[in-house]
Amino acid sequence: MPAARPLRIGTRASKLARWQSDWVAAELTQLGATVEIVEITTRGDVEQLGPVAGIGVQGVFTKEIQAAVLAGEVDLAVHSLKDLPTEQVAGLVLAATPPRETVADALVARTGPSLAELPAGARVGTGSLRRRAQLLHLRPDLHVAGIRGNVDTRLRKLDEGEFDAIVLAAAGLTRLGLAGRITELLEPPHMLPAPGQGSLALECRADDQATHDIVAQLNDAATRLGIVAERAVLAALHGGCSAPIAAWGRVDGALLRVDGLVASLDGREILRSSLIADLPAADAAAALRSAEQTGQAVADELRTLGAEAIILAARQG
Ligand SMILES: NCc1[nH]cc(CCC(=O)O)c1CC(=O)O
Repeated sequence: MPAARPLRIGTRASKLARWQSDWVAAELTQLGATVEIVEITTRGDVEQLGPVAGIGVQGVFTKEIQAAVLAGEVDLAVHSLKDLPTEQVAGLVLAATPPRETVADALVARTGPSLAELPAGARVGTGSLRRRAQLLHLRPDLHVAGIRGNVDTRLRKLDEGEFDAIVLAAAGLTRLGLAGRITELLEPPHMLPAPGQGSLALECRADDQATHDIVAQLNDAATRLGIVAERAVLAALHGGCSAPIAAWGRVDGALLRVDGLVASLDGREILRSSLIADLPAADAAAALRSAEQTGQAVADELRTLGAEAIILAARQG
């Protein structure tokens, strides 16, 4: 009997992307699928010129992989959800968000174990406007400078002395077995995460029921509610990656808690909003609608506080 055609998984080739897609492949294999991994180069892998935020284009790590799914070259895209623009792409569906890794950011420092103990004027590397703004809010004396490249490259730049400290997603370091390099976890409420941080996004073609059915088994309902709320905050503020916007949604018993933040680039102005919603029991679709509405309500509150002016100013640099 001929073997069934394997389920082809499209992924970037970075170590972290491969860890994530290998994890998905192992999970799908456990569910009885035969899988094959296809590495795809994205614009974000090629253009290492400036900080990602400076590229000014959405989806630099995801577009080519989505195109390969739409073209039928692969069946499933594995992305870091944080890298996935909020605009729904016609013909694709988010089949699963597996259980989330930590949402925390991580300080990896050479010259002081914690943010509070970094020497005055220390040079801290991050390409993220969200991290920059929150770091400067806590430590206005720091020199925050852009850094690019994969996790290994960033750690090398730190070790070679280009920076006193860098800030990365704790999830990426943990997945790569590098959690030992973390000198301090930067957690909410002091450091709110990027929408989707620590979560994977598994996308397939909307008309590919077979792939959807097996991949959907990897979905974690609580993770999904959290990220739906976070992405609703981001979408409602039209923030993209050009402004410091953070959001954290999580299920707490029968409640959904959503925190949102908009900051000026220099970290001087920080707007915050937090809402708590009751999750309708035993109605998954209603719970997802509630998560989306709660995220939108957080964005509305941030707008009332003046978010639009701050986002506009950030966009103009
Ligand atoms: N391309 C940036 C990116 N996208 C996802 C992660 C980390 C993993 C995650 O947040 O899930 C990273 C690197 C970082 O922020 O340190």
